[in-house]
Amino acid sequence: MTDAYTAFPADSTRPTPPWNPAMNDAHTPKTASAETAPGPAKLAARHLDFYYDKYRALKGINLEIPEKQVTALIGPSGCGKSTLLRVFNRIYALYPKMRASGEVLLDGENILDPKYPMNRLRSKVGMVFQKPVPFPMTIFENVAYGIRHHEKLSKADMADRVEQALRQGALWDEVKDKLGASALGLSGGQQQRLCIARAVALRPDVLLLDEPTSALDPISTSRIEQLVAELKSDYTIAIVTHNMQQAARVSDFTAFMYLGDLVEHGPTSRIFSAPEKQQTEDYITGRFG
Ligand SMILES: Nc1ncnc2c1ncn2[C@@H]1O[C@H](COP(=O)(O)OP(=O)(O)OP(=O)(O)O)[C@@H](O)[C@H]1O
Repeated sequence: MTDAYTAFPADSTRPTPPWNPAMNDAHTPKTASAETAPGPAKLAARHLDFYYDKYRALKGINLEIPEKQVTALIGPSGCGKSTLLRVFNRIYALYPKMRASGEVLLDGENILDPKYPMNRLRSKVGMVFQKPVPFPMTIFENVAYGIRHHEKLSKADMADRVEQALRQGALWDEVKDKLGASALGLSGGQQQRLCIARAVALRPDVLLLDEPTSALDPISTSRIEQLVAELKSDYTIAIVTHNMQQAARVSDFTAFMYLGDLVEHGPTSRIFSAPEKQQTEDYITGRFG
């Protein structure tokens, strides 16, 4: 089996990319293996176009997001990564003059169809944004709030669900003695883990993470990356990141986008060691973007 990161000999003229994990041996490089063979697609975009008024921000995207794997969306600023993520949970429907055409299939059902119930979509697809935005409420209420919208639970069951979600968000040990304190008093990294706990509390199938660590320090970033690796046994995850090292560390599949097009998509090990398209190679080797 070829190690994805040693596929090129040391004396190769290939430039040393900034994401090369050899520069950071704390992280084990992923290898192309059965582990990264695409499973069934949980989520799939088919001929997906998206418009901000007259501006076409996504151009005929076809992409399969395999179940219980991590897919990273990478590409230079403005290429449409966040737009694609937002289409995956139809957030745009809240805004006038934004429209999508084509299909986004979740378990084979088109979520862009206005008949697909928004409530169902919200409970199946959770989203975490770049900047953690806890509600100005207690830590407990931040997690319980969303659950109450979808389910009627007894006090004891709610307490269990909140604990479970905080454990999944890798935050329980730090907050179990102050569940009644304001969430706004948590550190940035803790707030982001709270937002992840809040998303998983609804037991979604899919988690969408939009640059979840870009506002965090390296220790909190590493904690979140570890958490992503843990969560993928239960959730299908799509993560937007500007950080090549992060994409290489956390994802099984990587999709490279450029100016609204999906240029290339495949196992992360291959995309980072032997991209098929010149544009992908130029981006991951830091020649642009
Ligand atoms: N609300 C909006 N109204 C109009 N155009 C928008 C809006 N949001 C994004 N765009 C445009 O759509 C394109 C894609 O933007 P998007 O935010 O998806 O890119 P991105 O790849 O996530 O960028 P970044 O990495 O900088 O976050 C850009 O040209 C952007 O200017």
